[in-house]
Amino acid sequence: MSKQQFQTEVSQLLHLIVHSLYSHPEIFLRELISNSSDALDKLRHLSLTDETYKALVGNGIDSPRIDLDLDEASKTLSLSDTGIGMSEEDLISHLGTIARSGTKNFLSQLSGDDRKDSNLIGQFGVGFYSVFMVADKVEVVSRKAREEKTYRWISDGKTGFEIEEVTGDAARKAAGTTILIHFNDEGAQYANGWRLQEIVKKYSNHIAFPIFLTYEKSEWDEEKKESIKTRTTEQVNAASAMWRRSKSELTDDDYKELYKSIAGDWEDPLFWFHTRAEGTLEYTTLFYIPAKAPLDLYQADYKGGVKLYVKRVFIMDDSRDLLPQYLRFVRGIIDSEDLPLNVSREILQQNKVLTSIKTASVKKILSELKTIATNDPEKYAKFIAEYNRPLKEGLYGDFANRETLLELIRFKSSKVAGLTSFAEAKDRMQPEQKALYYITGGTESMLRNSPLLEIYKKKGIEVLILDDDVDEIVFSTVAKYGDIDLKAVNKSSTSGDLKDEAAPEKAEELKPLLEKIKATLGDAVKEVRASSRLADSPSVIVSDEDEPSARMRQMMQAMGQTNLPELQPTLEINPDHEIIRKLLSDTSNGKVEDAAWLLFDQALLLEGVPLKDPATFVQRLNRVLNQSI
Ligand SMILES: Nc1ncnc2c1ncn2[C@@H]1O[C@H](COP(=O)(O)OP(=O)(O)OP(=O)(O)O)[C@@H](O)[C@H]1O
Repeated sequence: MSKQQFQTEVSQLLHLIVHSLYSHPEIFLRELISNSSDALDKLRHLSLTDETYKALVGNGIDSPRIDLDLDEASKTLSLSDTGIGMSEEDLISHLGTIARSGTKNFLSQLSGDDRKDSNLIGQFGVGFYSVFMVADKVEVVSRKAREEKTYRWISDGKTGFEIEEVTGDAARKAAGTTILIHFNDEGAQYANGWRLQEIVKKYSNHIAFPIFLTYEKSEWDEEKKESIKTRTTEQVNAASAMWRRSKSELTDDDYKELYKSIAGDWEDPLFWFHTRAEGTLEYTTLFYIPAKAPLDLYQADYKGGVKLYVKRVFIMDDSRDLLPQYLRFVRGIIDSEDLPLNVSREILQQNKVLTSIKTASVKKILSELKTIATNDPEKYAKFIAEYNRPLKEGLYGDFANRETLLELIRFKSSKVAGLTSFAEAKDRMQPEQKALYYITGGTESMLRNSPLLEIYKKKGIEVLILDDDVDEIVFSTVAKYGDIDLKAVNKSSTSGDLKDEAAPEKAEELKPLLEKIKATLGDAVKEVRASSRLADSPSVIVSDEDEPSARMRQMMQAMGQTNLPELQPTLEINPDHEIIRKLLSDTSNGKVEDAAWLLFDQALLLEGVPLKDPATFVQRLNRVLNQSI
């Protein structure tokens, strides 16, 4: 028998599960049943697509089921499935290490506060290890499909596990897994037939496979006037594909229960959309929006949660082909009547039936969201707090639904508190306002205080504050909302909208000073020109239409892009500012040089660009300060 230590992360997770989740220990059963259900799904699918698995039919594949066997006296419960099973390597890697980066990410977010952490862990789904809340010893006996050997994995859930081959009568006759749980004091309450039935019905009623429970059933014997115990095996769950029933037969609790069992979440979903399509294509979809965005939503290896079924048979659960990437937070089920059962992943990508289902599903999800936004703004706000950003990602991927997405996304604004929509901003437009304006490229407070907003504030024009790091990339590809132009205020061309009548004269007047400033700054700037967009600040930098903003460049650099050309912004000068008026009155004096650099450096600082030479900046500032005192 070989003894192995748990990976450090496993020990950490185990400790946490046992100490933070004590308020819901019963979920261990849901987790184990859902693992068995996944294992049955996997084997069933392989047996439909792969000849070598087909040969196994008769070994339990054709009658998939999950069996619970309770021994009240010894306080043990066994849970068996006829699923895909695990090899020796599988047992070591699946039940001894944590492979998913989502789990590691989750562990790194823990705060040490039990209450908060148990909320986090609830969103995450704890899986197999949750059994150690109720057990002081767990034995997993498993044989992988198409393999001969059976292995037993034993652990007390503390430091490590032991693994050995089992032979003779103890070896499994067919593929599958049996988990033998030795209940601890906390778990002793589950060594009870009624209690187990109650938990299965509560969490796993709609699992697609039948769950049987064998236990000592007590029945009242009228003749003997006593309760008689008989060992009985009964099916405990409904095992119906709930999503195939009509909406009118289902209660909210049915929907919530199915969600929790497929998504491994404790919290109720925010909302769900259940649709049955009949006609050229026949299919059912049931989509859920989780109350909280999954913690690993932005990780490259994030796995979506939509399962594909064909005629109630599970096919796969990687949503990359089922819904577009930006809707990866949606959980649920697509069940089609028209796809072949042995459809492979490669075929799916170009399958017309699936493409139509996918297109219709996206439209359905987005239109349902739009309805909620209109009818229940409070609920919609909860949705937006979690999913505004993925919707924005949709803007540059999903052109077909761009119009709807533009209605769904929300923004901060220079004019109203909270979040607002393009439609609302459009309603607030001033009569002379030529476009809808926004500012990107910084934190909320940087953007709100940007000199670029001064003139808009003065004119009472609203500017949307887009402070999400994806905003600049996303919105640079969106030119219009309906027939209204969308414009970034930090792009050089936008100031054309704000031209004041006196601008040409002012520019003319400023010319000698501008030339002097440009001569001083040299190649550090592309151009120096008079601004019509400043009110209180003397200077600002802007970038050309097709250039990334200063902040965007920083992000690109941080992401490892090294071949970016030097930043060469355009410096705009406020012709009406007192400092500029004073400089104008005497361009010959030596102050212009210091002033030129200070005007440029302060504009960079306000854009969040670090100065290349802070020491010279400070010397210059002190020199000017000294002269003014
Ligand atoms: N009954 C089983 N049959 C076959 N494989 C299993 C079984 N139970 C667990 N496994 C394997 O062990 C892995 C780890 O299970 P665990 O429950 O910890 O996480 P998970 O199911 O992958 O994710 P989560 O439960 O967090 O959604 C599974 O992915 C699966 O490969």
